[in-house]
Amino acid sequence: MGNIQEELRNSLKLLKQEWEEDLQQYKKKFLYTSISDKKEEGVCWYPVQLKKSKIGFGERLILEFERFDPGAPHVFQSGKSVSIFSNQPQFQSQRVNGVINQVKKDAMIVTLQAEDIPDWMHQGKLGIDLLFDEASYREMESAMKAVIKSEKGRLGELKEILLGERAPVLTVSDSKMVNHLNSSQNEALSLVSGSKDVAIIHGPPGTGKTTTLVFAIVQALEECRQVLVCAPSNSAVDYLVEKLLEYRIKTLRIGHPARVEDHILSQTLDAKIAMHDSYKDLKRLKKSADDYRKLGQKRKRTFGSEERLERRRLLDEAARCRDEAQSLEDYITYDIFQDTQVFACTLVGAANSALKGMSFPIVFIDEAAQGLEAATWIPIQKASKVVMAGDHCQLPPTIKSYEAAKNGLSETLFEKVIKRKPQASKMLSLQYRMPQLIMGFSSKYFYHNGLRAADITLHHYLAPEEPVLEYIDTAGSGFTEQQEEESLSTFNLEEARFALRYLENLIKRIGIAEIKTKQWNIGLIAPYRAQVRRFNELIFESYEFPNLRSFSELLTIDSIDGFQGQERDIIVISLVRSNAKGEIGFLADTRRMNVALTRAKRKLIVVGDSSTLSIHPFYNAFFDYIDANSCYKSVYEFLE
Ligand SMILES: Nc1ncnc2c1ncn2[C@@H]1O[C@H](COP(=O)(O)OP(=O)(O)OP(=O)(O)O)[C@@H](O)[C@H]1O
Repeated sequence: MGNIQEELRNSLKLLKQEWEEDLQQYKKKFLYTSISDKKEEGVCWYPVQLKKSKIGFGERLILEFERFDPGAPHVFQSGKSVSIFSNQPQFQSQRVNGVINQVKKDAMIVTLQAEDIPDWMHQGKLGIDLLFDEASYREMESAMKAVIKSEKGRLGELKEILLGERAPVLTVSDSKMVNHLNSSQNEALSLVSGSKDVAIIHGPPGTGKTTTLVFAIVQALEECRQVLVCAPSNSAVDYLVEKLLEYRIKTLRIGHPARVEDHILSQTLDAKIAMHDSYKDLKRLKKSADDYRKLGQKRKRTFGSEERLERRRLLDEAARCRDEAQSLEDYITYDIFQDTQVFACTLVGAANSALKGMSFPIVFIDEAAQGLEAATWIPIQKASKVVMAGDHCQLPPTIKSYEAAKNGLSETLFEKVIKRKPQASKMLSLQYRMPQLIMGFSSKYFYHNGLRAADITLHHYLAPEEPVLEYIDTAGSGFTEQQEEESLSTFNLEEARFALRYLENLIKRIGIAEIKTKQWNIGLIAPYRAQVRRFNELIFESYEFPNLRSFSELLTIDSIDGFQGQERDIIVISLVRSNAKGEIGFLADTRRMNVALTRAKRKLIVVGDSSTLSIHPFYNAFFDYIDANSCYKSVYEFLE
């Protein structure tokens, strides 16, 4: 026990080191307080103009701001917190915070943390600052402290079971065999239902960890009324929610709507409140409260005792309506919670006030190998039993402090439990996503050739004559990388253009109608955010690729991290780096590349400069694999 305490205290120390590093990196950009310096650092948009406003679910104000220097690089991203300010001398201390829904080249859509648009927003000279998100660190710190402090109670027991000498209780389960699952997946299901404390499902990409986890959730709900389901990233949570909805599980997505994908928005608390039978009454009460307040605050020329009494009466009435509205909202929320089987949120989102005081018989965590230990303890505090799924050869947690990572912060709770309690884990190794050729390199490089492709993947192609794997070498083409000055993120505009042209031709070759009928979806992956921005601009903000624009419903453009856990029928990866010095930056993070290379179901196209990349043994091994399987093409074959 002593050792676990020491280990946890050390983890907390490393977390604080990471927090400090992250804050320092942020402060470096904000050392300069003038607007023009902040603009140079890419952490401020100024001037911007309020272009549109609308009311979203939950009566939230959603505003669109337009900027006038659309080319200027920046580091704003959807999901980040921002502060909108006025630079008019008379309004200079005025600020309102919000969360970014979407960033376009010349516009930003923000959900405001205010009920009305303040008057000063109509007076011009507006700007938007990026904020540092300290809340996540605070929640992680508080979870670590709670775990360290816990002696008795379930958290204390789980601490000893997950990290210490205490053995997990495993019983023989009589869980039902699921026909859709293979024998290993069914064994994993039995492990989950037979374990009293902890169970882990792990294995390479596409082996059905998420699929099995979803079945485990469905089975658990036969006995438990409600469970908590988490993942480290918002995109992974949304993906789980999507899968659970296929089984008609009543799911409530906890989290800020600006961070939830559009097609999952209807599962958020805001949306469910808006769809509730009593919502009309709630809206009416809120409007009455507002009307009475406005009437009560109206200026009067004469203001005698009668007016004073009348004003009091109106304001009391406003307060009464407000209280009634609050009680009704509490009732609606209670009703929605009662009708929920799965609460779904990110690891940090498990600290959301909506879940305060709640505990769950089982907490399920997908992509657990991507979560910092401190973040993983946040939902476990609410758990009686914990089930994790993931793969330690895919994305690790993002860590900014090299020192903290080196001293152990990068080791996740998931990895620790697999090592310390192997009896509580089950490995899957038959994958259903990729044809043998796409799978082969990952299997060889990361899993000692231990990955097998299910027979079903023999039919995973776009057309019999269409190769499933292609590497297109841009060496010698003159497509050179560039760096955004502010974000320091790298992009390669010509490579982006080439990749899109290739994709457009592929779509024409296969047939637009064919792809739309079969609903084959497409993923465009770039390791760098700046390249993701270039893809978006080329498709949605220029007229160069009209065919791709018409595919927007089937097309996802994101960084590798955004694709963790997901799959697409067609994947195009643009590797971006192309320089004479052979610098490949974080492309050297092979676990990240393992994720990128294992997302495609029917066709994978990798575009990159072999002369730059071959500096690294990983890419050399990849090129050997490409050569051995005749998947190599040079960009010259495509250029006129
Ligand atoms: N037993 C099965 N039979 C047929 N298809 C399956 C089976 N198990 C999983 N699949 C399919 O395999 C694909 C990959 O499954 P899933 O996403 O669950 O894998 P994963 O291990 O979670 O992948 P990743 O490591 O990338 O997160 C999905 O299309 C899923 O429907």
